[in-house]
Amino acid sequence: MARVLRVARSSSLFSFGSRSYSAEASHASSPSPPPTFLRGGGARRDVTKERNVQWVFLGCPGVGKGTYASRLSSLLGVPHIATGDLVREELASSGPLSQQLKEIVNQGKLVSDEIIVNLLSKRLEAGEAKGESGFILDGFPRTMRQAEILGDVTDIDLVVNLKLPEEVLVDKCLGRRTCDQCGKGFNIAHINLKGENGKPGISMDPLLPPPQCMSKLITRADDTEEVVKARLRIYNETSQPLEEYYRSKGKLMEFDLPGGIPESWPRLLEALRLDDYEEKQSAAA
Ligand SMILES: Nc1ncnc2c1ncn2[C@@H]1O[C@H](COP(=O)(O)OP(=O)(O)O)[C@@H](O)[C@H]1O
Repeated sequence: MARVLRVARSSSLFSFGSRSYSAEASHASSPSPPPTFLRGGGARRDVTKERNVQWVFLGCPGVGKGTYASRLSSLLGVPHIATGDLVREELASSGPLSQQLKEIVNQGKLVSDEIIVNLLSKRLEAGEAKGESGFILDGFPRTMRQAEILGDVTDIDLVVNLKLPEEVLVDKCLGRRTCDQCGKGFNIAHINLKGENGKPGISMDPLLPPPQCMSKLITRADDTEEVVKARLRIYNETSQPLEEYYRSKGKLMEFDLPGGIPESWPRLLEALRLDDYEEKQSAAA
């Protein structure tokens, strides 16, 4: 994104350059047509010949947006930018925003559009200064206002909507652990949901840490059952218009995760027409 999102603090106007507007303003199981870039007679996308991807990952808390966005970002050589991480960095910084954010996040509520756009804007500016281009956004946009702001400053190529049955999501959030030292994410939950009413069952093995991380595991303060349920409720309330918005633009790709990473990753690459891209990359390595 060669341009930067800006929010006028003193008013409810978001602005970018001269433009400003009121803040009021497979398993790829898509009943709607596939996103525009995936159409075209099955021709494979040659990512190397185009500008870097500008993708968005949508999905409920616990669905695995971070895991798959991060893997794709390594594969495609673009930054994975998670607004949840930006919020947690700000919380840890004990800066002026920290206390205000803590209260919001610990209740499972959404941070204001103004704050989140400012955090993202700063992150994009810093990335640009380091020569980054393209991105995979994870956790942004979460509201229609955020989607409109994003759409006003840049083109999004694809929006991947990851899905898992609701019953699995709470357990996955409660099983999340991060190594305080290396920063890697793990999950200690054993998921085994039986198939019912024609819906397939789903099982996921835990993603356990190596021995050296075992004693350094931390749990996010907002991954308690009560807060996770609040986040899921808020997500479900706000996500539908966002999905509709991107569906109507032909950019939404729905993806029902078939299981854990070993089953889901190859299927996701296939759905994204990136399965041979990964092979080419490893052959070139
Ligand atoms: N785009 C956003 N808009 C508003 N609040 C956000 C946004 N992204 C992250 N947050 C805040 O940060 C918290 C953690 O975000 P995230 O790590 O994405 O969690 P989740 O597991 O709920 O998807 C959210 O509960 C919310 O308070």
